[in-house]
Amino acid sequence: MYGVWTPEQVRAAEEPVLARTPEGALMRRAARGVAQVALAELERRTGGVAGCRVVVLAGAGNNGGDGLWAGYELRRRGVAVTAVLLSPDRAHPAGLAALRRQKGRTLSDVEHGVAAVDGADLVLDAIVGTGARGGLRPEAATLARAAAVAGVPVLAVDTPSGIDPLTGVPGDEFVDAAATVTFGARKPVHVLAAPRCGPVTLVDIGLGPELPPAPVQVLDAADVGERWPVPGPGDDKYTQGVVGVAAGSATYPGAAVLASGAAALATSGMVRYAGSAAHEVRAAWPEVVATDTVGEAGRVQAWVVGPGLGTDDAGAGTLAEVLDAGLPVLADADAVTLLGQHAELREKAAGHPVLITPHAGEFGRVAQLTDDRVDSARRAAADLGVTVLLKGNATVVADPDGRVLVHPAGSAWLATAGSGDVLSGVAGALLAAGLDPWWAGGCAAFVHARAADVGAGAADGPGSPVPASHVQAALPRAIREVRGAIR
Ligand SMILES: NC(=O)C1=CN([C@@H]2O[C@H](COP(=O)(O)OP(=O)(O)OC[C@H]3O[C@@H](n4cnc5c(N)ncnc54)[C@H](O)[C@@H]3O)[C@@H](O)[C@H]2O)[C@@H](O)CC1
Ligand SMILES: Nc1ncnc2c1ncn2[C@@H]1O[C@H](COP(=O)(O)OP(=O)(O)O)[C@@H](O)[C@H]1O
Ligand SMILES: [K+]
Repeated sequence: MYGVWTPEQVRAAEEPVLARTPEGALMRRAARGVAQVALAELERRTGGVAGCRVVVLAGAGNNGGDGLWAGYELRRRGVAVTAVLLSPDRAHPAGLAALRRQKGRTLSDVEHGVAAVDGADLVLDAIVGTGARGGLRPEAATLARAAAVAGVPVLAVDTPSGIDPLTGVPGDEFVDAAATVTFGARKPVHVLAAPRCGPVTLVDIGLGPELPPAPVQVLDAADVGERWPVPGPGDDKYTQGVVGVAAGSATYPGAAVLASGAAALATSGMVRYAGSAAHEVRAAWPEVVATDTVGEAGRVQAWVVGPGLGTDDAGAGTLAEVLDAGLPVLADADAVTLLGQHAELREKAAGHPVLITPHAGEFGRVAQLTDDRVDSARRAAADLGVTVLLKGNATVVADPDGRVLVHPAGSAWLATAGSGDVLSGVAGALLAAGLDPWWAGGCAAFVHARAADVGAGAADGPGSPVPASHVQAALPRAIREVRGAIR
């Protein structure tokens, strides 16, 4: 597990460190880290560093200063460095002087800048960092576009410019980085817009003791593997937690099959299905005990409710019945819509171990969704009194007690119909096994995204489309992987 801190928190942590270290020392440390990654990148891409050409796009603030100092370090290693100064009068004076001392070239017009970018082996994006406001301004945008068109990889200094460091939302024009080097602490952009950052290297600049508890956590495979429920010698099918699935309908039997099957694959023990797709569920998953109604289902330790359920009175009745059982509940899809429509259902859910799993559209029915997805999920969890898992390329899980985690998917192959039903089955099974809703949501999101990558064959190349039933089928391998990561 690692933490993510807001730009504001990082700035506050920097202050005392800056006060007790010699002027410029922190920036020099940051710049050396950038240079190291740049050298490794050049080595990997071209087989050497001497004679390689690096262009630094340098903005007016300290981010530009980092870039200029990194240019200085690269010059010392024999790299040809050109800095394009986006605000020549406000370029970081010490960084600029250092680069010039090492005979680094500087340019301040965009036209020559574009030509330099065209011929570069690597571009350093030191346009703007945590002081960013909005998308790239026109000159910076022209240079970033030139790098993209020429296929020159960009190494982002701290954050890819043009993407909001707090929310990860890109402006109209932004840098799409091949890799990123950040300082002191990872920032939200690195997990909320992970595909635009590439692999992120964290350079220690001594902020550790000054940082508050991390407002956002990111789970690793071992965190998930350690918590994945496995039967012990004394267990039987009941003791591990039976999950009930109230999903699907005559119109949408597939949702019931996907959710029930995912639950059966996620944990050992037992799955009960209750609803009008009992026949289809039994046919696909003979191990699932299927009945027509929740009342007939028998005892369970958690319910999954919602996928394909319908939002009519019958659906609302099923949701009410499930919430009244007082057990942990995973509410997805139509159950989320129903919660948005009925205050009395929201009251039943509040304060109980309920995990809701809306996509952006469903989220808007129960709470306000802004560009700040972490803040939106956190507020929704606090207001509704339930744990909220907001779906997307980066999944956000927020608990009413304030805990938030983000899981950045390794790919976007999950953007396929029915994959949410698979997630609900997995998360529901984890609830039945006794994980609290926040851990159930985080572990389910992790394994779900991994199953998509496994199903897509992403480890062996760029991958191929993977329908939800294949994501479901890849769950066992994803679970084995996280269990194999236990330290
Ligand atoms: N405080 C410190 O000593 C340290 C700061 N560090 C670096 O300093 C950065 C923060 O520096 P600053 O607070 O000076 O802020 P930045 O350098 O991130 O940005 C401020 C400058 O960028 C311009 N700008 C803002 N939005 C822009 C946009 N959309 N397009 C183009 N230009 C834009 C502003 O006019 C301003 O001049 C960090 O990201 C990190 O790279 C590191 O060197 C570590 C130590
Ligand atoms: N671009 C994307 N990248 C990664 N994961 C995604 C992306 N789009 C959607 N997902 C994931 O796919 C699943 C889709 O769920 P949902 O929207 O409920 O689909 P459905 O209702 O068809 O099952 C969620 O787990 C979500 O986080
Ligand atoms: K940057």
